[in-house]
Amino acid sequence: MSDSAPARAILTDIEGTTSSLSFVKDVLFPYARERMDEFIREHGDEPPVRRELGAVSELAGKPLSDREATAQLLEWIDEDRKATPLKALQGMIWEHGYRQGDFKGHVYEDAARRLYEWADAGLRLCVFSSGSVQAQKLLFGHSEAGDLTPLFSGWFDTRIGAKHEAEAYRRIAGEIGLPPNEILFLSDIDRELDAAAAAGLRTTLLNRDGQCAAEGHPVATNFDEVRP
Ligand SMILES: CSCCC(=O)C(=O)COP(=O)(O)O
Ligand SMILES: [Mg+2]
Repeated sequence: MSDSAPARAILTDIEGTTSSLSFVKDVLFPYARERMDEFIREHGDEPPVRRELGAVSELAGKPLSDREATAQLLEWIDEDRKATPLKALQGMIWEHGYRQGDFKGHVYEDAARRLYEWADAGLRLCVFSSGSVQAQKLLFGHSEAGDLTPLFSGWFDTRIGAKHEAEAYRRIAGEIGLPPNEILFLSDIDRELDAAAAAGLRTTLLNRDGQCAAEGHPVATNFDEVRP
């Protein structure tokens, strides 16, 4: 299949691609940061939370008390570390926010409209974000454009691998069940696009604010300019 042959699936990043950087950095991240300590004190004994706290200790390379784990998590938030247990815990905290109506998931108008059109045209739509699968479903399920979750048939987070490693994209192609060159990956980050291309996926850089640079990838400023 040449680069100009149509893709059969689209794999999309969230932050900076379907959704604004500012929604993630100025709304979601501070919301979880402010509530992390209280959340761990109130829910630290529940098995799903306990499991993630154990994973924090593992990543830190030593056993941590809940207090130390909280401090570690806050440090990772400040560094924007894509640590899998941090992402899982953030998702659990955001669930309260979405359910209480504290915020709705931001999705660009062009992204929501094109996702509907691509799904209608028979394209398979999947998400690959550093945010946990729970967080992905919450964002698209409580979006400003309504519940977009029925449009998607695959959800992938860092449990399948880091977004800057080609192996993650090979595994995703295997899970989707299509040859890599029939999958188009959309992202605003050049390292992610390079890794996807190394695994044989087609790529397009979303350069929404004109600030991104990624040599060797087609560029679109919004989803209307994406050519599946
Ligand atoms: C699923 S919404 C929260 C996104 C997030 O936590 C994050 O770190 C952004 O990751 P992305 O891979 O979507 O750029
Ligand atoms: Mg991104």
